[in-house]
Amino acid sequence: MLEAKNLTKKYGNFTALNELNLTVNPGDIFCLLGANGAGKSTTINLFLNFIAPSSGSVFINSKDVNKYAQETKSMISYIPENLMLYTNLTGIENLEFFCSLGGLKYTKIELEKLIIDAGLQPEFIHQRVKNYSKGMRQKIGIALAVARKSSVLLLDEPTSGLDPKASNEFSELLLSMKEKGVTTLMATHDLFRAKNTGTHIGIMKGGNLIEEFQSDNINFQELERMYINHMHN
Ligand SMILES: Nc1ncnc2c1ncn2[C@@H]1O[C@H](COP(=O)(O)OP(=O)(O)OP(=O)(O)O)[C@@H](O)[C@H]1O
Repeated sequence: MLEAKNLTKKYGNFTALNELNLTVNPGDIFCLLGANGAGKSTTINLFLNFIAPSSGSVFINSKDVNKYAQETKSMISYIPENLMLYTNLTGIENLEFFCSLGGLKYTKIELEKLIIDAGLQPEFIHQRVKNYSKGMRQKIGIALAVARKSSVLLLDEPTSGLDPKASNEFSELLLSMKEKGVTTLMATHDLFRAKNTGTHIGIMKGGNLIEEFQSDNINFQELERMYINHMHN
């Protein structure tokens, strides 16, 4: 579970995030929408403890990330827009390396299964990551999240630049994580994915969460209209 309580981030006099109150429950996929500069990445970075709040608090599975930095970090997997992998290592070598950093030991067969379950075509498992498309790299990220048994997934525009098929495959992976009870918070510009994959949608503007609703309670046209109205007013 993710919780933000009166969470504010200021840079000098500028408020990047203003008094955010947000709860994302296990099995929820909460999609944050908003124009460039709305505060989406700031929110994700505060949950990741990459930056410190100016005021308010952030909880991961009821633990304050500032007080329990290591413990909360171990519960999270983070997939940014461009996942950093070692391009001269193969997909499976990357997975093995990042697992070992976290003290996790898997056999080659288990690692292969994790990657195949994440949807990578088997012939790429032993190819160097420099030959991977962006969508393939994101699949290694999901395989790592599953390997780490992360209960929380933080995603910052993970599907930007992916073709529709790769985006669709990524959405399927998020839905399978949801079935496992993973808590997901995703910043995205993709209204279509937010509506179809997200269980909840929030619209941010100028550092404020100005709308929050369940995606089942709105159709795509209404969402698009609401989003455009907010962006123009
Ligand atoms: N280190 C910083 N110093 C000063 N201002 C910052 C800093 N980091 C972010 N900001 C500002 O905070 C605001 C929110 O930025 P943020 O990256 O959260 O937006 P975003 O909604 O993720 O946008 P995008 O869709 O472009 O990724 C922006 O106006 C940005 O310029």
